[in-house]
Amino acid sequence: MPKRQPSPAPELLSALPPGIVAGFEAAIAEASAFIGATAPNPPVGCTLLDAQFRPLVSAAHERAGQPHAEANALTRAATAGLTDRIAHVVVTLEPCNHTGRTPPCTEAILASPARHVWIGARDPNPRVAGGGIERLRAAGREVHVLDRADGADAAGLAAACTELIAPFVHHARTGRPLVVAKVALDAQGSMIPPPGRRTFTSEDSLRLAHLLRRQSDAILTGIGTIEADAPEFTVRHLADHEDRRRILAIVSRSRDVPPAYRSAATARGFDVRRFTDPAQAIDAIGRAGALQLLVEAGPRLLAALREADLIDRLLTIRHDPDGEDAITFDHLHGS
Ligand SMILES: NC(=O)C1=CN([C@@H]2O[C@H](COP(=O)(O)OP(=O)(O)OC[C@H]3O[C@@H](n4cnc5c(N)ncnc54)[C@H](OP(=O)(O)O)[C@@H]3O)[C@@H](O)[C@H]2O)C=CC1
Ligand SMILES: Nc1c(N[C@@H]2O[C@H](COP(=O)(O)O)[C@@H](O)[C@H]2O)[nH]c(=O)[nH]c1=O
Ligand SMILES: [Zn+2]
Repeated sequence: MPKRQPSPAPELLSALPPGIVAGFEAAIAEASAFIGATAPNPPVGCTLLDAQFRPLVSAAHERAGQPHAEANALTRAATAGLTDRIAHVVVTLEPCNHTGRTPPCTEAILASPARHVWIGARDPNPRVAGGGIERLRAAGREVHVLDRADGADAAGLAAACTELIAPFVHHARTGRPLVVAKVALDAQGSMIPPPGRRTFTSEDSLRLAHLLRRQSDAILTGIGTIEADAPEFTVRHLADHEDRRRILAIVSRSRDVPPAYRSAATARGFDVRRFTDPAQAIDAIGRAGALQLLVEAGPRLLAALREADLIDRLLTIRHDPDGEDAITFDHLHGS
């Protein structure tokens, strides 16, 4: 009997090439910069590598109607004279195989010298669902969809790529935006700021809150918060996307939005809408194509939303005047 060779550990057998891991990390970083800018499309990133797994270019999908990440990366490579060196396409989402606002990315990839396509997450869009992968395989390209079986790196990257499209997947399934509520609590557990203030959390916490605003397509609040604070709801503690307009939905059964507040908020880039029912507000925001809705409401509307089970994710910031604020992020629904 031939002597059995010792078999390597399974994770070594299937581990991703380090260049592919780095390619995914760059693609995820590119896509992350455009979270909140692409609705109703998801954010997507793409890296092109040469045959030795060296990075050539990375790019993202920046806005609906503009080129997809793969097309942007291929154009960037062409501009830099790198097209002939392309061997691997690394992309956070399955390439599209249909003509939507832009031509199919599968055809753009097939027109390039790439032989290998590495995909972070499958597209749940019924017009794509598996079609992009099939088209590329049918044309003889080697397509690799990240899988837990590829080892710990791949599992982490797949999770990050899936998280990038979480609001898009939620919207595709329900027609509603992913509802993320942010709650700031002081050391006594109260949401009410001290007199003369609108916020009380730390600079780091405010940056996180403004990052959530940047990543959201709409904000939902109650008339009580408008009357108490006249909040700006702008992204100021970090840079916002260029020329970004968002829906500002204000819920009240009894009061109109004060005209001066409405016109100032419109001038700040908001499409101000009043609703008498929070569930109807969420549905209307979904119909407008918003993928993520940030709730920045006071205790009364927040309680109503929780009671009606309308919150998907809850960010709680507990202010600590003597140290770092404590942050928790709970997924109340889904993954
Ligand atoms: N710490 C934090 O994270 C935050 C704190 N705040 C603070 O909260 C305070 C304001 O609190 P609050 O008055 O509770 O503000 P809200 O933003 O919760 O607004 C309350 C109003 O929302 C409307 N509303 C609530 N539930 C419903 C429902 N089910 N259907 C329709 N309308 C509804 C009601 O208007 P109507 O009566 O007309 O129906 C209600 O009076 C401010 O001091 C502000 O600074 C605000 C946001 C975040
Ligand atoms: N108090 C509180 C928050 N509250 C929310 O922020 C609004 C003020 O936003 P702006 O006018 O843009 O500065 C306020 O009306 C309420 O909606 N947010 C936080 O991150 N931390 C805080 O301590
Ligand atoms: Zn595409």
